[in-house]
Amino acid sequence: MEIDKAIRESDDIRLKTKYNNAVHVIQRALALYPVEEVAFSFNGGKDSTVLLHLLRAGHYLHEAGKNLSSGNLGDAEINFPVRTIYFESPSAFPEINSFTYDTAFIYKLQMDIIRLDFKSGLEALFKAHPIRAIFLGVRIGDPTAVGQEQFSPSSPGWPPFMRVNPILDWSYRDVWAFLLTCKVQYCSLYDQGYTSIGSIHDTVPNALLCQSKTSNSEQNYKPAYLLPDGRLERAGRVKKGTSQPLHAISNGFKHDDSHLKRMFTASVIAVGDEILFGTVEDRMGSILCRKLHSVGWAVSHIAVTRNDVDSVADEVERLKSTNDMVFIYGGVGPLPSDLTVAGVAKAFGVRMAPDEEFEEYLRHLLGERCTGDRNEMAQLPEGITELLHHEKLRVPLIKCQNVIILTATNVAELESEWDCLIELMTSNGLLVITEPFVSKRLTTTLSDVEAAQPLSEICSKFPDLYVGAYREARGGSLIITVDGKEKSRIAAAADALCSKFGVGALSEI
Ligand SMILES: Cc1cc2nc3c(=O)[nH]c(=O)nc-3n(C[C@H](O)[C@H](O)[C@H](O)COP(=O)(O)O)c2cc1C
Ligand SMILES: Nc1ncnc2c1ncn2[C@@H]1O[C@H](COP(=O)(O)OP(=O)(O)OP(=O)(O)O)[C@@H](O)[C@H]1O
Ligand SMILES: [Mg+2]
Repeated sequence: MEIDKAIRESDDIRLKTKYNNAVHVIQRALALYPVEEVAFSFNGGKDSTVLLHLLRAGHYLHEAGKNLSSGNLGDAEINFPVRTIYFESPSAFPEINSFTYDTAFIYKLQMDIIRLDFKSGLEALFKAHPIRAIFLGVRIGDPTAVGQEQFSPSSPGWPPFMRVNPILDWSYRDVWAFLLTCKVQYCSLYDQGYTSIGSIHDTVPNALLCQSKTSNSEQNYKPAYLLPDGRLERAGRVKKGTSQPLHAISNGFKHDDSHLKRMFTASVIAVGDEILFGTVEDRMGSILCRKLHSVGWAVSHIAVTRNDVDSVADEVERLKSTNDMVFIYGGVGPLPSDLTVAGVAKAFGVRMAPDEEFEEYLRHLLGERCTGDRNEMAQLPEGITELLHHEKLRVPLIKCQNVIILTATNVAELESEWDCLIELMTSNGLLVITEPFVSKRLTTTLSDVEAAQPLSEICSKFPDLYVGAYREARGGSLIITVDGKEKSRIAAAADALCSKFGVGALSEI
């Protein structure tokens, strides 16, 4: 069997592992369901092309296992009896259509062409045939993969059947390693810069593969297998005619001037039992607040939570929906108490999935101590994670939608991480720097009771400013703070305070 042979002869250990696992899932499915009760959902896409060849290999090996004693394999190698279904749509690319038909012919697939929507098509299929399980080329990172396992019953509202996903844990790179190692044909669009193919209305070549304009001013794209970062495989899934930049897709901010005037808010979460026990004093929170104010962001909340998935998830879930951004630190790493990333995943309702690129960084950093697939540190929240790289960072920063996971464990690390973060996020529009906050501090020897009335009048007269007061010692002087973005307003508030407190009662620090 040529696929099995190609993988066995390859020295790509990772690919061999992925192949063995996928074939194992296929063989389990074929042991559970008679072959007449399974179907293969094929649409000419790269993932389903991988699956086709895995199924051919899995079926062959399954038959070989059954016939081990007799040595009689018959025509198992050439005959692929699994019913194949193709939902043909008028908005499919002609190249996808012809590749699907050509492949069905070459491999003698028994293909049912269904010209209905998925649900009605499946209902019609189940009326005509006793199908109970369907093989799909769904992979982690696909929007529809969230919450799925290798064997997942169809969703509520769908006709009942088992979805079998043998390549669920395959990365973009694994898919291409397989197709190239086995030297099988794939749809020609993947050689023209397409990296994930939907309909003609929502799919364009991936801009990250665009190399230059050719003489006739047509754009020229590199083949899909050269995309360096598999997480951007769906960057070509946008409406034609819109040239939305990548960062605008991955982030909700619009880029017009009105945003420079709007107030952005952030919250900060520190994770650490040691802070709650009082063993360690958290200094990073206050530094982050100052840094955020220096880029014009208001901080609405600082929280400290336990090293516990649910505590982190509760806090993140609450704060991510009421803030533009949430910064979380502590509890990131390989220790049993390092559960912050899992808590963030839970807050978004997604599971943790292996991230090949992050694993690569960890391997670089930890060498042999990084244990590949089983390294839990290489697992990141599925489908919502972006890695932010900077040459000065040993490991990229982890961004899950509007939650930034900082890996700093001390003030010095935080300083350098922050500088990289600001550089990265501002350059790609993920963070908007607005007018920084400025602060004035005044001191008085008046008592709290004497200061209360004039302070309350100032608060109502300057609602755009933050006016506060505190004492460092019970017998010491009262310190009044005025924070805001407009220097002239702060000066006006300070003048108004001076005149209310009386001459000499207030002095500036
Ligand atoms: C055979 C088959 C079974 C499917 N079963 C389900 C299902 O149980 N639940 C669901 O939400 N979507 C199901 N879908 C829909 C897919 O999740 C997804 O929407 C579809 O493949 C389009 O993906 P795309 O937008 O990436 O092109 C199924 C699709 C196919 C072809
Ligand atoms: N029109 C369709 N007919 C049959 N199966 C389909 C169809 N659309 C999707 N599927 C099934 O859903 C799986 C996931 O689709 P998806 O678009 O993510 O992958 P793909 O088309 O194989 O590759 P690509 O990501 O490059 O588009 C496919 O592998 C296939 O099993
Ligand atoms: Mg597709």
